[in-house]
Amino acid sequence: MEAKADHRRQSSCFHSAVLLTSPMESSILAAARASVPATVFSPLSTSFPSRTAAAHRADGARPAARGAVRCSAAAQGSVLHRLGSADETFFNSSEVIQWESGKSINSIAAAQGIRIRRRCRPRYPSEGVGVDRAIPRNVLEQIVWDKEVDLSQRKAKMPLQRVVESAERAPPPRDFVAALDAARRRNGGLPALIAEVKKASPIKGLLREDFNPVEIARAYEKNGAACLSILTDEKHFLGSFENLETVRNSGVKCPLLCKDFVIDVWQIYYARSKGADAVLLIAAVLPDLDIKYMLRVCRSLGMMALVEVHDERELDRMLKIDGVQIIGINNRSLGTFEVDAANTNMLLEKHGDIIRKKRIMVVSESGLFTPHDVASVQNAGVSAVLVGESLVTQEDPGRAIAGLFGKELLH
Ligand SMILES: O=P(O)(O)OC[C@@H](O)[C@@H](O)c1c[nH]c2ccccc12
Repeated sequence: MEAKADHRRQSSCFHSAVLLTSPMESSILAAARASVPATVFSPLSTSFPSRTAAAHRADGARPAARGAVRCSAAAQGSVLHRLGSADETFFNSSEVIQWESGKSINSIAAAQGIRIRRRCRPRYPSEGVGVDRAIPRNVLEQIVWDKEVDLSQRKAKMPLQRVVESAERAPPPRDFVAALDAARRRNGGLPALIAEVKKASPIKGLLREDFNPVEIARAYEKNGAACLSILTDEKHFLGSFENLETVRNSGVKCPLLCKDFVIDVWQIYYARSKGADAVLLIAAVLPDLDIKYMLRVCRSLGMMALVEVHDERELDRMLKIDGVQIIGINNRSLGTFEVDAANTNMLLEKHGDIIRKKRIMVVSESGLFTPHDVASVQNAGVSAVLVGESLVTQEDPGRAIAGLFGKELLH
């Protein structure tokens, strides 16, 4: 048993992240593995002193977790180590300890009120019974399950090490927040626009027949968008990383948000390598530990994270996490796809004070169609709006911006 476990630990650390069972585990291990110079990260160096209490505790615990902590301890001088000086605290946090104690990601997530599950694994029979294990409960869960499959295929083709190197070679990121601030100042305090390049959605289907991402992006920029959001999910939104890359190489200057369902740091490095300046992290999908770790990865790459919430519980969770700078309040539930444009106002009425105190920027996302919609979220205190459908479905998506705001935006 111990030998088998030891083998698994070594395999996961040195050869492949495929054996890892939880995305948290995989994120941490993978980043450690990707970031450690080969010389440091040789099998001979497994006897690093266990620096953290978590490592000591893990000595008698789940072997994969012990491997993870040792890998991370071994990552001194690596990207992982450069993620921040607080990694002692990070690896000692209660979530890491909980994770090390062998719980599945689904039970950890459920304890945080997250209803979206990862694919249930045979190793964790407690995750569900019968069809409930095999069938996604809603659209978002289906998307996440499909994403797991898609990601494992992408990773098999391009291991994390290569993606990290490619991200490091990418031109420097653009300042997402500065672009939003500047646009707001230019336009007398109107919320800045993050305009979405969106071809389709799971419920509405195709939004635009003649879809040319570069043309749309240029039209958005010319008509005053501060930043652009590029959907990269292929299966459900007909987006692609090629779209992101071609927009980035088209001369468009706006910072770009990679709009996808991130479940693994691989995607963040990949997005950076294709020219993204920011990524979306969805609180309904990611446990707190993933959010914290991914925020560090973003910071290490000079990227911004737009952390998306839909309800009060998610907002509460995200307000407790240090380093969250922009919160997106989605007016659409990704579970039912129902839109309630008053959602932003409702959450800001309850939590506006703490958000202002923490100087967090708020973006109202989805379902905004008219100047009245924009004025309403502006009054609630948002700094920006994220809009796709109401622009992309119009014949001239650029001109549609003036219609949405009730006036032309300065570029
Ligand atoms: O097209 P709309 O209703 O203007 O919405 C844009 C954007 O908010 C929406 O596409 C979105 C919000 N969060 C997401 C997460 C994944 C995919 C898409 C989204």
